[in-house]
Amino acid sequence: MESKRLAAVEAVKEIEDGMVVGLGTGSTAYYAIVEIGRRVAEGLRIRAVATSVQSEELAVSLHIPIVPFAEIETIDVTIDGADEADGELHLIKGGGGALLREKIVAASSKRLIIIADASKVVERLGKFPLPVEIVPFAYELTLRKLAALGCEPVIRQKDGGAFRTDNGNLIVDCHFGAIEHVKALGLALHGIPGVVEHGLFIGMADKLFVGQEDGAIRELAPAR
Ligand SMILES: O=C(CO)[C@H](O)[C@H](O)COP(=O)(O)O
Repeated sequence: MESKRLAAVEAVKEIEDGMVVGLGTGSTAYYAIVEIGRRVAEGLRIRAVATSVQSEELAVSLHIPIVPFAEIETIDVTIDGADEADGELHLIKGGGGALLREKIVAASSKRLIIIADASKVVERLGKFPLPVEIVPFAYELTLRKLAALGCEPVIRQKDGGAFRTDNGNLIVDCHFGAIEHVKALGLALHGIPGVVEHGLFIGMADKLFVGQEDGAIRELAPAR
């Protein structure tokens, strides 16, 4: 979609020679990786790490140099998509099932730039079911604990079976409706054994580029 591509191209302008770049996952991040590939072909010199097997494969096909995590100290900037972003740039991520790797990479990034179309900007998070990555062991018990937090948990399916993440885990899509206290919910989710990570990215994003239908780009920053 054009508005996703516009936001992606704008974000990639922030990448400079010598940077270590985190590559996000999803249909919006796809455009960012393609644009990075275009700039690398033009001579941009960067090293990159990817948040999913899919994004890594795309990057390799575009000759973007992917380096092992052991070879980097820190990540200068990560460009990634989101499923929802509120006014403080708290996010829901994980619609593509890559939230764990995305959060690990975002947490080691000096800057996290989010790219999205206008449909992702919301007043309050939670209309999009919150993805939670859980281990398969005793998942029935973990589901009960998730439901006790006030959601309807649904195990994500794909091709007639349970969806598996790049880490071999399950994704539970938790239908909360409007989430009133994002920080408290994040803490409660981390308190459940069996939960590996959740898709609330609280206070992590530094900038949001929103591609508008009319071709304009809105830039939002959190009020911190
Ligand atoms: O968090 C993600 C993947 O885990 C994606 O960034 C999120 O789902 C947005 O995807 P898209 O750009 O395809 O709408």
